[in-house]
Amino acid sequence: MHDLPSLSPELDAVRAHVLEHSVKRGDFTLKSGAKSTWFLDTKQTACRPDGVLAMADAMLQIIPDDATAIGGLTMGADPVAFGVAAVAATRGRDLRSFSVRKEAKGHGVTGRLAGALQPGDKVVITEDTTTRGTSLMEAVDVVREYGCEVVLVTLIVDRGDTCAALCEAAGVRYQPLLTSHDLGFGPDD
Ligand SMILES: O=P(O)(O)OC[C@H]1O[C@H](OP(=O)(O)OP(=O)(O)O)[C@H](O)[C@@H]1O
Ligand SMILES: O=C(O)c1cc(=O)[nH]c(=O)[nH]1
Repeated sequence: MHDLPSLSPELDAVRAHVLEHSVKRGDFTLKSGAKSTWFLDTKQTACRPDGVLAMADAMLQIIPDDATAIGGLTMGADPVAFGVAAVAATRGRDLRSFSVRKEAKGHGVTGRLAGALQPGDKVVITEDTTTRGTSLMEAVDVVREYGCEVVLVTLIVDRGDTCAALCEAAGVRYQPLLTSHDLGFGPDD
C-alpha cells in the first residue's frame, strides 16, 4: 500500500466505504482474462445504504444540472444509476435511470435498452468499476445510437489506465470518483 492522496470530504467518504467494504484480496480473473491479486467488488458500496448516499453525494456534485438520465451496462451500472437517480429525486433533481442489456431482448420491449431513457436525453453513463473501459464505451455507443447525447462518463473506481483516453477519443467528458492510486494501489500491486 502507498500513502493515500488527500481528497475532498465527499470523495474521502466514498473511498473509506470502498476500502472497508469493496476491496478484496486473493486470486482473481478479470473480465479481460487478466489475473489480479486484488479485486473491487464495488457492488458492496453501490448496494449498501451508506455507500449509496456517499456515492450519490459525490456524483451529484459533478453531474451537470442539465443531465436528464443516468445508466450504463448491466449489471455493474445498475445499482449506481438507480441509487444516484433516487437520491437525486429527494433533492429536487429530475434524473431518470435506465440499463443497457448485455444482449438484445427479443420479446416484449425488445432491444438493449431497459428503463426510462428517451431519445434526445442528456445522459450520464456510469459503472461500478472499470478496468479497460470497454463496458462504459459499449454503453456510450448504445445510447448514442438511440439518439442521446452523452454529457458525462463517471463511475466509482477506475482501476485501469485506458478509459480516459477512450473517452477523449469518443469526445465525452470523463471523471471517475476514484482511481486505483486514490485507493493506495500502484501499478505493481
Ligand atoms: O472496463 P472493463 O474491462 O470493461 O471491465 C469492467 C467491467 O467488469 C465488471 O463487470 P462484469 O463483466 O464482471 O459483470 P457484472 O458487472 O455484470 O457482474 C464491471 O462491472 C464492469 O462492467
Ligand atoms: O476488470 C474487471 O473485470 C473488474 C475488476 C474489478 O476490480 N472489479 C470488477 O468488478 N471488475
